Amino acid sequence: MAARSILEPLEICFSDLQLMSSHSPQLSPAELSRIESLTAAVMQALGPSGPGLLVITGVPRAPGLRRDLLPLARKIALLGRKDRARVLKDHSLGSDVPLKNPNRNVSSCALQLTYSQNLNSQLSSTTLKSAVENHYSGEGYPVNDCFDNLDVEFKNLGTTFKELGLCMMELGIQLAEVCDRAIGYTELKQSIIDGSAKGRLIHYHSAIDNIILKETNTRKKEFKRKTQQAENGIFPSNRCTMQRYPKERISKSISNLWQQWHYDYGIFTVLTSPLFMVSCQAEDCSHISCCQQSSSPDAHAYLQLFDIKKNIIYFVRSPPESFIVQVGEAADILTRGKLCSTLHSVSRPTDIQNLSRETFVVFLQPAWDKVLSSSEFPCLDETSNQDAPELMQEILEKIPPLSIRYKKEMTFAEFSRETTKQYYSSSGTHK
Ligand SMILES: O=C(O)CCC(=O)C(=O)O
Ligand SMILES: [Fe+2]
Repeated sequence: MAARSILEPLEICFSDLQLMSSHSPQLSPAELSRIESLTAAVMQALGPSGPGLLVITGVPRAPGLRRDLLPLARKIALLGRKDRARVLKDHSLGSDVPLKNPNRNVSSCALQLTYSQNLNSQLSSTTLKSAVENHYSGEGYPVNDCFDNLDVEFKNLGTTFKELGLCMMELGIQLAEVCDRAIGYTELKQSIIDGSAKGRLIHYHSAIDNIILKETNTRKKEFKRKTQQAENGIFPSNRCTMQRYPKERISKSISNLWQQWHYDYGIFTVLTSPLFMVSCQAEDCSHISCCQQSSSPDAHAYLQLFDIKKNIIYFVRSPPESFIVQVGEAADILTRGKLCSTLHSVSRPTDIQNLSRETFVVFLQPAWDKVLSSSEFPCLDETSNQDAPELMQEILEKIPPLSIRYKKEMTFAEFSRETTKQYYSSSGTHK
């Protein structure tokens, strides 16, 4: 059994990231030395002796975009099939999980992001403000979701998705510049710019979400009647009875992981700190609208890292409006082990039936035809199957180490195909 502990990752503020990634000859010697030690701390955090991630705080405009976008993840996930297809189509979003499966524990929508996209001119502060007002009323009660009004509800979905995605991409690019400079010979930044980025808005389902999902299509009429009541001013607290979902309706086979153990295989993964939501537990309420934001029940993000060498699982703690940047395996290869990816998963509090988790992730990947050449693997093979601790052995059976999946001179496309094949025994796309 691995020990468990909390990890408070290295935090750097956006203004320092900018200083580290730009040539600023005007810095005083004291400031220069502060920036140099911060750069050393970044390289330590992302390198073989660190956790393979860090946190960025103080990113301008980002908290508002995050607050607008993350609650939409749940709303999209719980729409009926037809409505969801329409919303996704209207905003040119796709999905990379089988949304037809009502027992799924993750829903996501995804979009390819291009660095040249620049939406700053398209989004005024007025449009952003109106998006906030659509989600919650002044008293803190959620406003009812009338899905006849999908256009209003999801009006800014596409633009907010892209704007936050591009902002997160920029964070990854600036961090890549810091690493390139510190290492001296790498081309992480250029590989990201020449590569592709995928934005993924993720809703991790609560157990009750899955009941709602099954009922959404069959109960549409009843649901409309209830949202009509809500429009007439009957708010959740006096609309719901205290009759809870009968225990037998809640799935007993819930996994204690919202996402399985894996390594990311791009260059960097940039994530928002997750948002937690608790829905009403009454069986007869208008469930979708009856939901409030909540802090994490255990004061951590439920993102967990496995430190194989120490046999410790760390729960990552990150301030609510910060971003996490994680190293992916392509960065291990491109930097010949100066940066190191860490095995991670998303754990799930199985005892809380009405808790969901929302997050937005941007995967920064090299171009598909980029040749990943490295013959040195300082990060790899520290643990062989035989001497690995028990949990690690179990994981390694499903997730072979990088040295097995990567062959010298592979292109990124070949590497990701091999990884997906070995993770899932198929050639479908990972995530
Ligand atoms: O949701 C999270 O915090 C982590 C997600 C993740 O690891 C992934 O999508 O690769
Ligand atoms: Fe991941």
